Amino acid sequence: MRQNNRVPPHFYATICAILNDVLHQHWPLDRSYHQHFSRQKLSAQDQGLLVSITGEILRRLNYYQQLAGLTDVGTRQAPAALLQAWFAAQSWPVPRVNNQPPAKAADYQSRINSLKNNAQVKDGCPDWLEQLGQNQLGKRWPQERAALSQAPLRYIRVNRLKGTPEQLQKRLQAERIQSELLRQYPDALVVKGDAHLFRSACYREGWFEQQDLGSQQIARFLAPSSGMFTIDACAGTGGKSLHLAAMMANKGRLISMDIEQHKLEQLRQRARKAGVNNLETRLIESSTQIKRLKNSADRVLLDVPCSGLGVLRRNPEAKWFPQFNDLNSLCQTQQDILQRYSKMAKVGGEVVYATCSILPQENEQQVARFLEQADGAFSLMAEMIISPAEHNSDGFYMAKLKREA
Ligand SMILES: C[S@@+](CC[C@H](N)C(=O)[O-])C[C@H]1O[C@@H](n2cnc3c(N)ncnc32)[C@H](O)[C@@H]1O
Repeated sequence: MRQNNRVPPHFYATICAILNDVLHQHWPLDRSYHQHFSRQKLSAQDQGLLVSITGEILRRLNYYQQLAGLTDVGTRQAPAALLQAWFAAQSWPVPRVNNQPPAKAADYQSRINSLKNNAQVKDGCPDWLEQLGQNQLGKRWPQERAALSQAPLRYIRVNRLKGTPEQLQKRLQAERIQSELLRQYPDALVVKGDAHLFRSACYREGWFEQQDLGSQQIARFLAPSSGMFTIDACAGTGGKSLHLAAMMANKGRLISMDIEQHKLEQLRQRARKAGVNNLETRLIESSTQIKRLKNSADRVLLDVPCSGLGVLRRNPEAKWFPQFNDLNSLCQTQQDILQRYSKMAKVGGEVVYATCSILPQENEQQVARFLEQADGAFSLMAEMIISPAEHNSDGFYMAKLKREA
């Protein structure tokens, strides 16, 4: 048996508190990290260790729940029991946590043995998702399910308004942050180790954003040139808008729209830090705003609200507390946005429909339905599926459509 020499006992309380935030308060995991990490002065390695243990437990919650012999993860004792099950799964001695004694070593072992061949549980997949994945992806599902249970890599996107990827890499190195350039992804770097990225001067000065590889493909797929009129119609806090502005080299006009004001406020702050000055935000309060922009844009991005099932590595809590109630009504919203907002493109203009989902129902089936109803007014130029299993990234879908009439 290996020794548990990596997890100091004074971390147990923080791990349990993070699990408690997510399982009992239903907080997003990121919010909990932010809350705990901004209160404590932790080294990058310690923070990395806390992220890796809590992320792992939440990505495979049903596995650790069964190892712990828990019928309910909603109880006060559950976080400690889940952490103990995690120790058992490492084949490490299982400590008392929060004064709670562990189960018998033989009990853990027999549960580990009985789950050995249960791929669904070992991949941390709840029944509803297993059914949905099988129905929608068929034979492709087991490999996607396994890929979605992996820890996410730390990808960042260089802000080309500030410098090149090579310059960013050098600046990061000067702050003792190691990274690698990814030749086939021109704006991306992968960060090595647990370095405190967000405390770096580069980050404060807007040299990069944390953004998954797959997500970085979306603005590139829309490919606006400088001087164009571009609309990011579901801009949220601006992940893609900032990338679009950099691709446009701050020249031309970029309108970032959303139905939520607080997101647009965050977007404005991020844009200021990134040195973006060709962007204006617009809150969508009624369909009039969309109608006023009819036939006007060279490029329109529709990064629509979706199930988020492509980004479960990053947001594992969504497996246990899905962000959507009814997939059919979500698809209806997506189709409505696609049909109404695509008219903001002028004839000859291009529209990208994108989701962070791996479900055909939200992706290629939506585009096929749209094209059928468009009756020749739009044509499909290209489609791209970014599969977690094939690309070792989050999962995304994008379709590029041309306005023909
Ligand atoms: C997938 S998120 C966008 C993420 C964002 N593009 C980014 O890169 O950070 C979808 C966004 O659509 C917005 N939304 C939902 N319904 C909408 C609607 N009818 N019109 C415009 N935006 C909408 C949501 O508020 C959310 O911010």
